[in-house]
Amino acid sequence: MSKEPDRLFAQPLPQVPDFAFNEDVVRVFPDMIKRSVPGYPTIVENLGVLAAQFAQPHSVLYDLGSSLGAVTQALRRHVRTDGCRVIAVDNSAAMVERCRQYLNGQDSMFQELLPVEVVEGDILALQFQPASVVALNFTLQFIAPAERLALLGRIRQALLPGGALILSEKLRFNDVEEHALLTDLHIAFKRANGYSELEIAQKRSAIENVMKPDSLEEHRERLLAAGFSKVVPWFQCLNFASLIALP
Ligand SMILES: Nc1ncnc2c1ncn2[C@@H]1O[C@H](C[S@+](CC[C@H]([NH3+])C(=O)[O-])CC(=O)[O-])[C@@H](O)[C@H]1O
Ligand SMILES: O=C(O)C(=O)Cc1ccccc1
Repeated sequence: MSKEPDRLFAQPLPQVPDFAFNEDVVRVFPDMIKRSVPGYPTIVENLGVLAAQFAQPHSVLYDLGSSLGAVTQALRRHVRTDGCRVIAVDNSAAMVERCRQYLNGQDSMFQELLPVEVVEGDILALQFQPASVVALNFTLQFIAPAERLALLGRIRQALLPGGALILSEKLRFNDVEEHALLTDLHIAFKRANGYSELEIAQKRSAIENVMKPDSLEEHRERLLAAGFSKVVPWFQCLNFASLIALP
């Protein structure tokens, strides 16, 4: 993994461009996501543990919005179910290229890993194969709000009995005080991880037009509307959470 530190927003920018998953972000992404998302390493590793409980023989495990393949690697470390294969999908060419390199590295270090295919494409245009595990790890928040329900409906239709969707997201909160408190604590988390006030402010304006978090209640209602039968939060750290949705 690249160890390059994230300094993308360290210098004052005359105008902060909208955040994009380009080559600059790819170079610093492992550092950026670990220092920005409280609980990220715990979520990724345990996503593998959870997936092993839901994986069905001879089915597909999807990693949607795979970035550098951290979830795919966790799936391959934990899932031992017969005949499973992983399909990782991302629409950033820069992410996909580096993801393939990292997965080749994992292949050369371990034997008997699940086969994996990395697809460069839009998850909104994907023809889903029957799947037992679908991971949306901090990806739905980057999908246009109007497209979210239909995407979840297509995922629900592809899910096999016994399978699960695992959905991790940044949350917003309907209660104004709760929202303010957890936002402040998230900023304190970033500060404690070495980000300056300028970096925090510029990153915030870079993501505000492209990343639209929902509340836990909105997630739950939309998942039920998409046909899921049960929604179980399994992790929350500050304003970041992960849910299990059962078909
Ligand atoms: N329509 C789309 N189709 C495909 N990919 C998309 C789309 N929109 C955004 N992406 C991709 O979704 C990823 C979101 S990052 C996921 C982290 C990863 N899951 C991780 O566990 O490390 C989240 C974050 O950076 O906060 C990026 O790689 C985008 O290119
Ligand atoms: O940095 C933030 O404030 C976030 O909400 C998380 C994040 C992490 C990586 C890319 C974009 C957003």
